[in-house]
Amino acid sequence: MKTALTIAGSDSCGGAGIQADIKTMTLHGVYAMSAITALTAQNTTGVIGISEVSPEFLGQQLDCVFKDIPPDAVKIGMVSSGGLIEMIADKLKEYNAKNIVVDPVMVASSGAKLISEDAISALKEKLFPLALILTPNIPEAEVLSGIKIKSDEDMIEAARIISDNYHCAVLCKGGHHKNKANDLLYVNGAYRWFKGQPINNPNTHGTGCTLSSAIASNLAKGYDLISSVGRAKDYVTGALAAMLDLGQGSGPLNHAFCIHSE
Ligand SMILES: Nc1ncnc2c1ncn2[C@@H]1O[C@H](COP(=O)(O)OP(=O)(O)O)[C@@H](O)[C@H]1O
Ligand SMILES: Cc1ncc(COP(=O)(O)OP(=O)(O)O)c(N)n1
Repeated sequence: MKTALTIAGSDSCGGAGIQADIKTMTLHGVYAMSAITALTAQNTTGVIGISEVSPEFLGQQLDCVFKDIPPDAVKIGMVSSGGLIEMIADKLKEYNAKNIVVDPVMVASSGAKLISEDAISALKEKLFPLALILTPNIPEAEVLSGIKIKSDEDMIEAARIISDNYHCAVLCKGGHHKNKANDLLYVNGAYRWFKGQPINNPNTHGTGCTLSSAIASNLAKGYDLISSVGRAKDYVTGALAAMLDLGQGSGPLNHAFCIHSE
């Protein structure tokens, strides 16, 4: 069985973070492992508390995983401080981790900030250079590229700037853009659109986490990068189109849409 590790924050309502990642990896037939960076107290209406683990404890979790069951792919999500990022970078290098997908999570869909300013510099300096692919949404791509994104051409230019700076592939996700369903992959100096039909579903909590962990799952299974992105996009589309409606705010996806429970 192929294996994948998520390094991310826990979401108490189960729609994003570690919980979304483990569901996604499991539904892909990949054995899921986790190293938790922080506990969040959140639901579909917002985040009310964040409790970070220490860098040392995160390091212990990573040692336990890598020494015992080395992952075929690694997904990194919410990491809110510079010390945690440095620990992750050191351990990924120490264990020569492969197929690293970094989702530079900055703000939750509910508006809560999930990263400190010092962590953004640490992400750029320490973690991005180790990544195979970064998966920013539009606001994150604006922060990382330094340009405003108002058009499809701006998405291409932002992805090019980020890819050139950190020498990795960049998937600029379009959920916050006009059509909502078109993502732009920039890799090796060329771009490619992954287009979808916009789904009229307000329940989008955890779409970004789900997409990045689906990419990691497909990489773990041996698919190349372009196939992994295409398959991950299809998975998120299916989970969103299943129209699960839970909670009072922007609810979670149905990660198990492909399993019929009755
Ligand atoms: N209404 C929608 N219809 C179809 N696909 C969507 C919709 N909203 C988001 N997506 C898809 O969900 C994925 C996550 O995108 P996005 O919402 O931008 O990320 P994040 O959750 O990090 O903000 C992308 O593949 C995007 O195209
Ligand atoms: C613990 C935790 N991690 C990440 C997020 C944000 O999830 P993401 O899928 O990137 O974004 P939205 O779909 O919620 O916009 C979170 N809320 N909690």
